[in-house]
Amino acid sequence: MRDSAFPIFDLSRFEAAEMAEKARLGAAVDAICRSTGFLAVGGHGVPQEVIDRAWFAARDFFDLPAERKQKARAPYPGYPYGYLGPNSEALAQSKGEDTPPDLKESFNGGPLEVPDGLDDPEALAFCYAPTIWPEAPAGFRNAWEAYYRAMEDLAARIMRVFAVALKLDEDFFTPTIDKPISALRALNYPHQPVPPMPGQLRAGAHTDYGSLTILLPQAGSGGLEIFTPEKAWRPVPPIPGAFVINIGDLMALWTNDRWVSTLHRVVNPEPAAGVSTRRQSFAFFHQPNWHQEIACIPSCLAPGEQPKHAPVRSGPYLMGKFRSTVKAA
Ligand SMILES: O=C(O)CCC(=O)C(=O)O
Ligand SMILES: [Fe+2]
Repeated sequence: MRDSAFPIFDLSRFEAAEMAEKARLGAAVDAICRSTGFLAVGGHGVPQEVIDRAWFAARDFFDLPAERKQKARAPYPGYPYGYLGPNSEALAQSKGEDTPPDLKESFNGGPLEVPDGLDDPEALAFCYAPTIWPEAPAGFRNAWEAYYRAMEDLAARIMRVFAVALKLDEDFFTPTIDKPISALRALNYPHQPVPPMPGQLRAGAHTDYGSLTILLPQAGSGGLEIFTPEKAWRPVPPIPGAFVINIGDLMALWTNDRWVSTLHRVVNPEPAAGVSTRRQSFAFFHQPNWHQEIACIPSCLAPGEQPKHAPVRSGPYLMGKFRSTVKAA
């Protein structure tokens, strides 16, 4: 872990370490998760070729004319997958803030397989709903699925770090994430030639809903900010060769708020004459099994402390949060 303004965690070093070294590295992650829950992960082993193929496929998709993108649109407001065009979501609504829609468009995809025997109608209609694939560019689905699989694998490895950070068995979370309902989102924040509406951002202030998010912000881009324990907005820089990861609401629930699901947002760019202010990113939202109950982990309770939150179920919690952000068509 480098001692800099933004912490970088070397996953390959953790994975190669002996128990004592793992515990030491885990303690550093625990400290970060108690303060902001945002860190960069290097040494992740995801091939650059997998990242580049997905990145440029997403870019080529967003470059299509609007009517071609709309062919892959979600069939009704509140449907989680496919193309969500401009004006379809306001993330701050998940925190009860009524704001104008976020200045973005996205393409979203869910789990690549439905687990055998899963017959919960809500799960089938929501997180296992089919992804609506775009007709172009060629190779989009293939590149998307390769990136999705790489993110699912990386998230499971980071959950092992989290278990060690919480002084639990390294496999503690494994049975809770063996049928994950994670979603991958490619985001495009278009060039903004006109000023936004009052209160309108690229992504309104929100926390993420799941266990952890793996972000890939466009190299060299700004805009992502977190609300620090000092109650100030602080930029999160893209870091070459690393992913930005952050914990979501379910880690806060699991740890009785010992870990924080930090408020973050994407702010508007400074107007720049003649220069495109477009920004692209990937967000992989790792989410435990649909039926998994998320209740305070007993060892996260100090003596005499009571759980602060009622248990929730992973899938219904996610569905409720997602639906609260939908802007009527
Ligand atoms: O685009 C980004 O950098 C972050 C987006 C984000 O926080 C989200 O979609 O949940
Ligand atoms: Fe987020």
